[in-house]
Amino acid sequence: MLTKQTQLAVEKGEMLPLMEEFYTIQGEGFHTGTAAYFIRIGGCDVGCHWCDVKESWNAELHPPTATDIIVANAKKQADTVVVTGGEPLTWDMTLLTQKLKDNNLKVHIETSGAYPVSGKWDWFCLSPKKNKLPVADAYAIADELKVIVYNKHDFIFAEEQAAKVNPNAILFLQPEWSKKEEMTPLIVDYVMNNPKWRVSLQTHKYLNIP
Ligand SMILES: C[S@@+](CC[C@H](N)C(=O)[O-])C[C@H]1O[C@@H](n2cnc3c(N)ncnc32)[C@H](O)[C@@H]1O
Ligand SMILES: Nc1nc2[nH]cc(C(=O)O)c2c(=O)[nH]1
Ligand code: SF4
Ligand SMILES: [Mg+2]
Repeated sequence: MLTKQTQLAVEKGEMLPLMEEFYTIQGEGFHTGTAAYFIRIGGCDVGCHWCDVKESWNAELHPPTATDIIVANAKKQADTVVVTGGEPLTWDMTLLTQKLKDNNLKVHIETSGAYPVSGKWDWFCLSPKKNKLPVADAYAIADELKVIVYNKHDFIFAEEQAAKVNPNAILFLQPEWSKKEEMTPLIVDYVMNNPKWRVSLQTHKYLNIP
């Protein structure tokens, strides 16, 4: 059980349930191949059955950590930070993003967009999920739309989401990891027939890096 004081600090975003932080190469989407410091915040109740970080879901397993400490670690390492989870927008991201920016870091997010948008983002990667659709603000500010393809119906879902996102968002289809042998060829065909889309692969998994 958290003390009342810690609970309050988490509510204000002064502390966040930190699962892990690591310096690596962004493996997915528009910034693939570029160095970035990842901050993985615990807590998610979107419930994707194929989620590759289910250990992140229960926030209580991840220690509330002062945003000041998270920022101090990040600035030693990199000039770009990717905030992910879990679902980072479960929490108030205002303070974390403000402090990262005060330290001249570029701040990116990986999000399902299922919860209200907080924080200021230099790059907003929206990866919508069928079981909890994004809020309107998330569609409006997305720089990139990254739809995970687990089965053929996901191409229809992808087009529905593309119709809702702002017209400047860059569109990606990414194979769900366990279905990649089956889905990647379909994605390749789809992108050649519908060139407004691009292919995104989880390249960090091929590189055996975090
Ligand atoms: C683990 S999620 C965390 C951030 C946020 N909850 C979200 O879903 O966007 C990070 C990224 O990995 C993607 N992802 C999760 N599991 C995956 C899987 N099995 N195969 C491919 N992409 C996956 C998500 O769609 C998201 O773009
Ligand atoms: N290298 C690397 N790139 C990533 N891009 C998005 C990730 C995520 O889990 O949010 C991720 C990740 O876990 N590792
Ligand atoms: S929203 Fe993201 S973290 Fe949550 S279950 Fe889905 S893929 Fe996993
Ligand atoms: Mg990942």
